[in-house]
Amino acid sequence: MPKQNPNVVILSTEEDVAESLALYVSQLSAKTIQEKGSFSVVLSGGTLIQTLRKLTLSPYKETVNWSKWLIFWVDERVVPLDNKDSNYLLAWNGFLSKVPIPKDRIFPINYTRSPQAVAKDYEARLRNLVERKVLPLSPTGFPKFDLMLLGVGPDGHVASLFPNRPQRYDLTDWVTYITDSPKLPPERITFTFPVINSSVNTAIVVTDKEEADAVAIALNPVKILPPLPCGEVKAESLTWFLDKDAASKLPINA
Ligand SMILES: O=C1O[C@H](COP(=O)(O)O)[C@@H](O)[C@H](O)[C@H]1O
Repeated sequence: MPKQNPNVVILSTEEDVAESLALYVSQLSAKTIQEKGSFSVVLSGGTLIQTLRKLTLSPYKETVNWSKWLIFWVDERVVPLDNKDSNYLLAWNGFLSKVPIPKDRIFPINYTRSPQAVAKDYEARLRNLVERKVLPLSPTGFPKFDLMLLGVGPDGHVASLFPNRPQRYDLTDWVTYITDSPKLPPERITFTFPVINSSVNTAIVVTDKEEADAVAIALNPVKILPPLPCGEVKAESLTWFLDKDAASKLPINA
């Protein structure tokens, strides 16, 4: 059941956020693997990957049970996996190549030229994992991941769900596509909100002044309409990790 109020962790520097995030993820990994034997993690692109760097170092590199992790992407650019804009390539270079997660437990997109085909294929693969009981289903019929790691753009987007695009209102698909993303590259696939909001745990990680307005709007109990996508994220346990730049427009810091 999604909780109403998120936990908000505000730390001085990006370095402190990276430390705190590594501890949070490693503890969640240990707890989840003990309870259910695996740990499904959904990655974003962007600055998040750099902020995950401490997990690839001691003590986490040696102590985390990487063999039980499953890796997915909340959004991906429709480009070949070796293209500089690929979220997979970003994650591979900055994180996945440095820890021993088995290759067959990492689920990047199957690239084809058509964003619609890529989205359909990714959703079909998720459905197959649900059928094989690798991923559980939420009571509302969407796959339930153990941890979703999200970033936020200056316009308040999460995943590739943007303020002025209809994909953010899709309540039916698991994975959809966009061909006119306001942030380049224009062709992307993205999890929809029902999937994002079925997650057990979600961390929204923001470490930049550029996103301070979006953070303040999303965390303001007085809601503007329509809300920013980042303000629509829910989870059984939702935690915002902010450095002081990202938190600089919150009322408490004003
Ligand atoms: O385009 C994207 O942007 C968001 C935010 O990125 P950031 O660099 O501002 O952290 C990212 O979360 C998403 O995965 C990516 O495709």
